[in-house]
Amino acid sequence: MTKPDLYIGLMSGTSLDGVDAVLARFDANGSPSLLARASVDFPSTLHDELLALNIAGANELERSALAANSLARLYAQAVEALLGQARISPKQVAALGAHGQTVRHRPDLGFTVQLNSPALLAELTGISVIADFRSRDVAAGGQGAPLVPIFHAGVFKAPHTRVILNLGGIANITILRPNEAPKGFDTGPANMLMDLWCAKHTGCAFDEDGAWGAQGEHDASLLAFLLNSEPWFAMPAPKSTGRDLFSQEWLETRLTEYRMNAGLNKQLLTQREAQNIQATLRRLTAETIAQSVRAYAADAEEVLVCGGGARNAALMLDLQKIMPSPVRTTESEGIGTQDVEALAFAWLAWAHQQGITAGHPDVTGARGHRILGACWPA
Ligand SMILES: Nc1ncnc2c1ncn2[C@@H]1O[C@H](COP(=O)(O)OP(=O)(O)OP(=O)(O)O)[C@@H](O)[C@H]1O
Ligand SMILES: CC(=O)N[C@H]1[C@@H]2OC[C@@H](O2)[C@@H](O)[C@@H]1O[C@H](C)C(=O)O
Repeated sequence: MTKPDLYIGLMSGTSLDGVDAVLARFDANGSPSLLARASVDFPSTLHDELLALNIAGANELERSALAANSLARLYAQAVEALLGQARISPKQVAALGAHGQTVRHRPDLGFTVQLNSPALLAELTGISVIADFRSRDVAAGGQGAPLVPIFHAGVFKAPHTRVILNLGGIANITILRPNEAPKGFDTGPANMLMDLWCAKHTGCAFDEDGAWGAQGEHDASLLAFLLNSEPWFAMPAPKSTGRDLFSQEWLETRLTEYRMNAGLNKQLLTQREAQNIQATLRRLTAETIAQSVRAYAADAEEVLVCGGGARNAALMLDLQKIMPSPVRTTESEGIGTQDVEALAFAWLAWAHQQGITAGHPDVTGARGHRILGACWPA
């Protein structure tokens, strides 16, 4: 029997919207061909529990273990959908890469936590599972994130300088130059703060197409306050972040302080005021990305966007307005905006099995190149 060359990637990111899954074949150079894709939404109970587990709380150990098992069951559903679409059996899949759910990310304290249950996932799917991709890089003194730049280099490298921009919960950029190792880092919130604000004021988990926020105007002085009050934005790369910093508390504390300084004591906001804040948060995302690109990739000839934020038309317009170079999506390169991260985790599983060091010091600041992930054989 020929050796299986198919890999699955499972990504559930910081937005907490669900699982993106892909099935791909990799050639000897690690170039992917996408064979099937699927997305499974988080049931609301799992979404709420995973969100709650981002903050210290009672009985965290048991709750984390149970949430990890629920996540593994959802991953297994996504795998079943992929195998059904492609009409293949688990035996034909060499391995799957499962990111897990980040609930803490503190490389400054020497740890990062992705809830996952790889042993249960191997039992449920009959496929070898590669997981825990970030901890080795953190152990080697790195940020443990972002990990996708090396994959981006394999699929998006061009004869000119390019930036790849992922708009998930957090935004991260990869800088690709023709004769250089890729660089990359997180720039700050992408959709995370906008999602929190939209949920609070509309009850919807996110602002579809950015239409609600697009009815408001951004407030330049609030934007300046948000930019100047957070030292993380000015920190040099390598850097990474998450809900540990850009939380509901981060947002509420700053909005309260700004309104108090401005003498605005009114508690209840009008719909228009709430939309103006949404427009300002959108602008904060665009501005922090543009500042990072100007500082680290002023020679970029284009920016290719992926992640759910690519579907926020108002955010894409802001980016096109203030970015120093043209902005388009990865669709133009033949990879769907929703598939890039899941494909990266299929590639990371492939790289683990080939013994390829996917952890790069140029990106994360680790002491050296490292093989990422650990294997739970089928
Ligand atoms: N139709 C849409 N209109 C506007 N925004 C959208 C739309 N679809 C998705 N999004 C945004 O994209 C987010 C999900 O993006 P994505 O799945 O790329 O994030 P993630 O992978 O969870 O995060 P990260 O990359 O930080 O780990 C949603 O929370 C929402 O804010
Ligand atoms: C700790 C963690 O889960 N980080 C994520 C998050 O989501 C986007 C950004 O922050 C990025 O640094 C990373 O994910 C991508 C997949 C990465 O590692 O490249």
